[in-house]
Amino acid sequence: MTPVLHVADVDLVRDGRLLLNQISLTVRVGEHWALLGPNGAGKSTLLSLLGAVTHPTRGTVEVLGHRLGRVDLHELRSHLGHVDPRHTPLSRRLSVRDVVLTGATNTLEPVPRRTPTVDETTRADDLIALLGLAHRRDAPWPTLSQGERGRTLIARALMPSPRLLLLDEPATGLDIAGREQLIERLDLLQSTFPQLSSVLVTHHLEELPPGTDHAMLLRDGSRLAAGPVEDVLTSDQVGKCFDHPIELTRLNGRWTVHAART
Ligand SMILES: Nc1ncnc2c1ncn2[C@@H]1O[C@H](COP(=O)(O)OP(=O)(O)OP(=O)(O)O)[C@@H](O)[C@H]1O
Repeated sequence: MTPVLHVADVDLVRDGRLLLNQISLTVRVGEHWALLGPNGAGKSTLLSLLGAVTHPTRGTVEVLGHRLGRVDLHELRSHLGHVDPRHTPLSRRLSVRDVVLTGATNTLEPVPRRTPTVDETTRADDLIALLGLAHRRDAPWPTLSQGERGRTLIARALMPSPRLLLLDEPATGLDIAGREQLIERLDLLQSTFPQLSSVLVTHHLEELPPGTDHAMLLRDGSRLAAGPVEDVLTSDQVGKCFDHPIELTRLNGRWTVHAART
């Protein structure tokens, strides 16, 4: 089966700086990847390649079987769910449901004079319920908590039934309850849509859903390790990635990190 993502020997240069250095990665159907690394490691830059936002300088990137450079990026992006909780340029007082429905048209605002179909409305309501927001369905965007906004944007990203969900630090700024609700819903998504693959960017292993099965460690634009979590998320490798001795433990599927005692 064609991989969902296939990245081979990719370099990315911006303003004369090598931001990604010989990156290779293959994500297969149903896999859930964590992309980890310290500030400035290149995680968001790599995610912008995986999300068909930018082209590589060298090497090849295939997204859903389409090679970047040979395909209309805008069209390709309409088949991806890319969630960046920091970018929500939603100007009007849209409700949760309105925002989720904009995922059907891949627009930031509802398309004027276009009424959503019954199927779209039903799917929006199903996704809103799946993300635990049924009680907030008609709440206006400005009144939502950060966690509710993040989950609304995930529901929005799922409207076109994407095969790939890209999540850029989805738990940033959430309190413990917000983070745990997010993780619970991501877990539910993974079991509800077994064909869905995902890549989640974070600095914090505590934020990884238990269904995370693969990980890539990035540092200074280079790949330190990539593969099944059992092989990659070890105290030694994660410590090297963040340049600090740590102890990593996993309990009930969740990871905890603390500084290694000397
Ligand atoms: N357009 C650009 N031109 C030049 N440098 C850039 C550009 N975009 C990003 N960078 C630099 O590339 C490096 C990697 O940035 P990136 O945002 O991908 O890192 P990150 O791992 O996501 O970091 P963080 O965890 O802080 O979000 C940083 O040093 C950043 O300043």
